[in-house]
Amino acid sequence: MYLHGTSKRNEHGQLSIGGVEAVELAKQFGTPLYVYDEQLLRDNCRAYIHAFQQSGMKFQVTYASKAFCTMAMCKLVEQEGLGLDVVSGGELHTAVQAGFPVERIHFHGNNKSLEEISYALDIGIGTFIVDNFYELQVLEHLAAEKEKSCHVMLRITPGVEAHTHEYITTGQEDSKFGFDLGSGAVRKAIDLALKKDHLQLIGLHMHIGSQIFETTGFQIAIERVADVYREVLNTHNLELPVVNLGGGLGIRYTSEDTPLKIEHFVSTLTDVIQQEFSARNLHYPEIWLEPGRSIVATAGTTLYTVGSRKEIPGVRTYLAVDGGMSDNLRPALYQAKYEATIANRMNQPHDEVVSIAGKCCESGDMLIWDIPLPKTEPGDILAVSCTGAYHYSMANNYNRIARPAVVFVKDGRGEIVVRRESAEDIVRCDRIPDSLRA
Ligand SMILES: Cc1ncc(COP(=O)(O)O)c(C=O)c1O
Ligand SMILES: N[C@@H](CCCC[NH3+])C(=O)O
Repeated sequence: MYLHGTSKRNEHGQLSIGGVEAVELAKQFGTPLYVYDEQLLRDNCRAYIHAFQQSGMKFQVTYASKAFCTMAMCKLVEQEGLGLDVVSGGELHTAVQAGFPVERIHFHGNNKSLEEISYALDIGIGTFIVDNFYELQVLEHLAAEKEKSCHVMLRITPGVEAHTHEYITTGQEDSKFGFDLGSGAVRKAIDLALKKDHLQLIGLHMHIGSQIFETTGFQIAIERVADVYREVLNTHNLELPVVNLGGGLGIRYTSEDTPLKIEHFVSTLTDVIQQEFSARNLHYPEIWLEPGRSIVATAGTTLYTVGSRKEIPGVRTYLAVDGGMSDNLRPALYQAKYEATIANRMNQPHDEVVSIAGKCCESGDMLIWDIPLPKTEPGDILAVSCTGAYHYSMANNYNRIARPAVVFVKDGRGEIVVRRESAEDIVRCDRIPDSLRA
């Protein structure tokens, strides 16, 4: 298993993260357990900030909280000086509860409810990323009613398909998100937005996909966006001050993945912006970026306890762990691949090929197929790396399995940031109706 950040194999052949042995974390907090390397979270935030500072361009890095949204993460992001992107009232509430400065929060979503929009206006949220004509109308109406004004960006689909899994591409025109460029919806939305008294249009937003390994898609999308900025200047005598390029930078889950370094990714984007905007005699806009996965994915490791084993001679050996698709949906959703190790046997030869099964009642509940591991026994601790993005945030209670705890580790110490759900939590919202009590 490739070791990211502070993860290492120590002198006892044990996996340690943030200076704490994984088996100790498992003992102290139980399994399954989401472990986050706090230093690596911070280093990833800093890499983005540093890369932009090097470019000399105006920028805002906004962490896409959908990747991993907890109060602790919001706090850390605030401390590192990033903004925060939220897509629901729940993420917004988490940020507000963590004391995140509202003016640095950007509100996304293709179907924000009236209550969500109202709440966001009341607290004075930084920017609304408006997704469709209905939202444009509702937002203007509610802002007028409240006698407030707000910054808006329009989310556009620039017609660029990122090279990634088809279910997580969002930049192509046949998408539920945003105003599409090809049909003229973008121009129409800009004209409309500029007529709204309570909305201040500051720019366009795009997001062409996730887990992207190259910048060609961004290059093409930026060219198209720059054309629109030029048109807006021609027709409205207005230079939109900001461009939001979304998130999408990929990470290394396994040796098959070839991610770009954050520094390289940012410097390529800033170069392309400079080139395309100056070619059209436009001032450089402020660049906003919304990384999610590339900030949190490699900082997360999930620890499981190994339980039952099923050997099918000549076919395969299944090794079952105490979690599964309830804490990691990505293999079932995207056929995502992972690396893993036995945290308490790292020095032993990895000479047995096994497949890691979850405990959910679903044949597709497989975490990893055919991975070489040391010979295991029940009670061993399996560590799966790169589980920091879209794992906790997509965790669920299938089979009424309680969601795992989340700990941050740093300098030899682990601390709970989300406690493990209890059996009580599982039935918390249940009620036996009066009609069944008779
Ligand atoms: C609008 C938007 N911004 C940012 C992100 C974060 O993307 P990633 O986690 O790939 O950086 C997403 C998710 O794909 C998104 O939909
Ligand atoms: N949830 C996806 C990414 C979705 C990106 C959100 N727009 C994943 O795990 O890879």
